[in-house]
Amino acid sequence: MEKIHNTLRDSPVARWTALILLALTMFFAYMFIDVLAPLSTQLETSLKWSPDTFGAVAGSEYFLNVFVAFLIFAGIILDRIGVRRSAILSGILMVIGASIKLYGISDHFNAGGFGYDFFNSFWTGFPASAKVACMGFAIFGCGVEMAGITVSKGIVKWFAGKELALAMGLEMAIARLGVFSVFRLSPYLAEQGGITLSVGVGTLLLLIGLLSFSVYFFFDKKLDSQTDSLRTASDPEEEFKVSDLKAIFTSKTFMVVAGLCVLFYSAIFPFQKFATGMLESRLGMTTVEAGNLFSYFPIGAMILTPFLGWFIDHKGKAATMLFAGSLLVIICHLIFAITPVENFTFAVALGAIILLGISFSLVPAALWPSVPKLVDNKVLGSAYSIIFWIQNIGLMLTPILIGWSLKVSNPGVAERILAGEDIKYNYTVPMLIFAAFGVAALALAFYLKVLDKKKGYGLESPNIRK
Ligand SMILES: NCCCC[C@H](NC(=O)[C@@H](N)CCCCN)C(=O)O
Repeated sequence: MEKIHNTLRDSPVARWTALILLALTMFFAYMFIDVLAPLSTQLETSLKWSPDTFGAVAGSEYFLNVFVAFLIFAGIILDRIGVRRSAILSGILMVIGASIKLYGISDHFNAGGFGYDFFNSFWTGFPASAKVACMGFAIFGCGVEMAGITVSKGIVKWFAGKELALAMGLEMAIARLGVFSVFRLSPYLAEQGGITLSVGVGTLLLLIGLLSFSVYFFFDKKLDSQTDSLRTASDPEEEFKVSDLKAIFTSKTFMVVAGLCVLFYSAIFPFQKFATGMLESRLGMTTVEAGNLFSYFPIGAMILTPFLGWFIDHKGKAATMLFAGSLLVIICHLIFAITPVENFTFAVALGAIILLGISFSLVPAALWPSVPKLVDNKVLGSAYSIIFWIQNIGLMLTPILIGWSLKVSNPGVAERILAGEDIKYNYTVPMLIFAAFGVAALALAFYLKVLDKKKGYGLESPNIRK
């Protein structure tokens, strides 16, 4: 009887293969997100992208997701059409967006190719190449975030009641490896064949990612047909209705998790953009030295996240980990903000970066596998999409807030740097703002623990029940 009831998800080989297929695409997707990040200097000289232009292109990733609320639609689409179709759709969006971005920065376009005259005819302070790159990156952003929620729902589909947190931790570790790899590969490729080669290779890898999602399609289809045949007439699959979303928006616990997510991630991803500058300023390092020091951060998170995932699967304690992770992010940012100059040594900075790496493992490892404990499976895609949407708003606005605070807390410094003076920004105020995000996240993590105890969501319980 046991055997008859087995489905593909009961086979470790099949479910881990499904995970690798999903994670491989996210590996390439995270590479593409940061493919231009290490090339700001080349972009300034070859395409005349000022730091403002560079920042605008980087931020355009979130534009359609936030303002057109594409992410919310993506969640509804995912819950309606299912994981495999949503995966293909998101993969296609990523490839289309990346190809447009590639065209925008290509020599062909910038030498007056198709559309150049049009894009060069308005808002001339912003290069035509950057306008097209923004358009492409915004479409890619829709694809990558839709892929993110699809992969999360896919992992729950294959691993619920099994190694769920370990699988999510591994998927995130593989994605972080993508970020690390592109920071090494992209400058090398740009040196060999220019920026177009870097972005071209990134686009090609996304095509391989789409292929990987296509292979996953057949695994998912097989699993669904097995699950359907096991389902009895008295136990039909629940249909998703848009009105079901009301239950998500009115769930206090869900909103606490979404708030914790936006606050925590706003203290991490935007900080990554300012960390090199802050370390240069505080330790008097060169950009390369500061970049090398900070590169320990994603590596640490990459190694630790799967282990913490394994711990949650077997021992639980996810809510406690969210609390501990939020506490560490405060300590780390306060070290950067208020350690006196004479005490802020290389070792202190390295220690703080390691703490941040631990924090960036604790929270993601605990947060994403906890969502299925709070909402019904039929609205899981929408639940992830609402969290991502709220998070994207924070990720878009925080760099603007931090950039502004850096400017107003350092009056006249930008002008003096432009005039050739060798002076540095003081990062105290921006770092205190990052720490404040951590304090608010900690308060929500504490409240979540209280709610979990009161309502019994099982956030502290292991995922695998013996
Ligand atoms: N299966 C886990 C999915 C979430 C991983 C999480 N990613 C995000 O939250 C994205 N919405 C934002 C990525 C922004 C990249 N610049 C993560 O921890 O990476």
